[in-house]
Amino acid sequence: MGFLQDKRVLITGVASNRSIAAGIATAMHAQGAELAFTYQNDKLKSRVTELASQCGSDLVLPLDVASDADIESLFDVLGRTWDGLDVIVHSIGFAPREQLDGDYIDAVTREGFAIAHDISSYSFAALAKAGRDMMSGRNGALLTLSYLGAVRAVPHYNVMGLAKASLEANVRYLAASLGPTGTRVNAISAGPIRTLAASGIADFRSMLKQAEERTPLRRNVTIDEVGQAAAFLCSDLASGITGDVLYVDAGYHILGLA
Ligand SMILES: NC(=O)c1ccc[n+]([C@@H]2O[C@H](COP(=O)([O-])OP(=O)(O)OC[C@H]3O[C@@H](n4cnc5c(N)ncnc54)[C@H](O)[C@@H]3O)[C@@H](O)[C@H]2O)c1
Ligand SMILES: Cc1c(CN(C)C(=O)CCc2cnc3c(c2)CCC(=O)N3)oc2ccccc12
Repeated sequence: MGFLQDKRVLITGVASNRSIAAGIATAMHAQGAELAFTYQNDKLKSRVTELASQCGSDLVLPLDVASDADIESLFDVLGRTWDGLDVIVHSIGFAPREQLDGDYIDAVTREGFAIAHDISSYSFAALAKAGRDMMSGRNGALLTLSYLGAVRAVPHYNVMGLAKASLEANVRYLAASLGPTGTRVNAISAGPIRTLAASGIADFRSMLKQAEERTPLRRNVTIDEVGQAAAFLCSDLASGITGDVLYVDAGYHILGLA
């Protein structure tokens, strides 16, 4: 008997077996959760289907959060398969690539700002809205992934930091709005991890190395450590926690002196 036994979980954001969402799915499956997965596009479908089968699931559905039609049809199909939903994991973040290079003021544009906030923050509220009826009264949980760049000016993270600040405010407002129906809403702020979203980021390797040398634990975190914390936050073990941002970053965020 796991501490997520028979909980029904929707996992978004798997793009590879190195995705943070893959670590979360694995950890939740190990605690007895029943999982459904979404994939952003056909290119990713086979990888997500592969991970889903490793997690005992054949519920793999398309979802591009830029499309309200996709969000609506996702929950139509899910509602025909499951009579209720306990957890939604939002592990989605995107800004146009050119936003994440160079100096913030040079990189930021109206369009880049809008896309980053739409895909990285609004989409969390959109999934909460669409899933609200299936989740109502089940003491469920919503979880999203943030980064220190939401509250510190991290070089080159640029407008993604503003979108993560919006996402963390989204966590608080959704927690206040959904709390009366028994649904909790939290975020994990993860330390840097080498995933697809991280690849192609200029000098990401040196950032990982610098973190490794400075964090209190003198190492970086893994998708499995984020997964374990996510499984806890979405379980009844965390029944008293909502509207919160839990740092899973080997302690990096507590340090001063840049
Ligand atoms: N890797 C890190 O260092 C790190 C640290 C802290 C937080 N995060 C956050 O963790 C989350 C997951 O990222 P990751 O590091 O696992 O990388 P990843 O590339 O494995 O996952 C990002 C996911 O976002 C999905 N996505 C992007 N645009 C989408 C859209 N329009 N519709 C649906 N899905 C879309 C991609 O398909 C992919 O599955 C993101 O929110 C990211 O900001 C990452
Ligand atoms: C850490 C860290 C990350 C990882 N992280 C926390 C992230 O949230 C990455 C988010 C991300 C959002 N949009 C895009 C990409 C990544 C790359 C591909 C693309 O086209 N768009 O990204 C950084 C960028 C600059 C500085 C640090 C970091």
